[in-house]
Amino acid sequence: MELTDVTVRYGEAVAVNAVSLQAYAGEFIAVTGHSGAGKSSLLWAIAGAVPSQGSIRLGEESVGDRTRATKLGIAVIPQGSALALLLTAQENVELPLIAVGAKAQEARRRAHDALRSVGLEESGSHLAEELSGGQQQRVAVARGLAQHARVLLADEPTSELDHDNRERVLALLRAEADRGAIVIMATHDPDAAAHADGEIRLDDGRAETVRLP
Ligand SMILES: Nc1ncnc2c1ncn2[C@@H]1O[C@H](COP(=O)(O)OP(=O)(O)OP(=O)(O)O)[C@@H](O)[C@H]1O
Repeated sequence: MELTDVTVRYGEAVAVNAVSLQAYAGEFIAVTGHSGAGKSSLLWAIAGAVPSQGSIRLGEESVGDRTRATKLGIAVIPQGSALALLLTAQENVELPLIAVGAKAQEARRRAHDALRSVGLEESGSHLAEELSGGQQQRVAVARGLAQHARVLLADEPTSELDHDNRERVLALLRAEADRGAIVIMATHDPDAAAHADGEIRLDDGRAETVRLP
């Protein structure tokens, strides 16, 4: 994946300022920086979910909007989980798979496997609203993992988790990279960032490479 001079503006405000980076299959990259530095905006730009200037390419393809990014295999674990609260944990993981064409049985199996991987195999039938904040975050991680993405964008995926679950989620993100995905994780947490192969720090939208993968 190659980003060239990616810029995100909200009106007059520049949230991401001419960021360029290259990432290869198998790499796990942390995006760090202070609150408001532009981490989420950069991830959403890569996901095609906010308009950006510059170029975002995956292989030979230009990423474009969210529909196209989804087709290219770019998945997001959003900050704040963004679950449908009146659906079960299993449905929250399964329905996005069906939406992109997975057969019902296959979607059910992948959702079940992903929930098990985050330690929630017993919670699939619970409504999302019945789950704690940390459990909801793990469902959101499972939803991202179940998509078997080419590029997995994880926005503060460990912010609500206790130590053991944080380690579990970081190991799962590592495993995604080992499977051949590009994993990009926004985080405030230096310990979480240390699990990644490389680190890019944003400062008022500008990127600085702290550690190369
Ligand atoms: N939808 C929006 N409309 C207007 N401004 C926005 C919008 N989303 C983000 N911003 C602004 O863009 C800047 C970058 O925000 P962003 O959420 O990308 O930062 P962040 O590094 O992810 O922050 P945090 O760590 O607090 O989540 C901030 O100044 C924020 O106020």
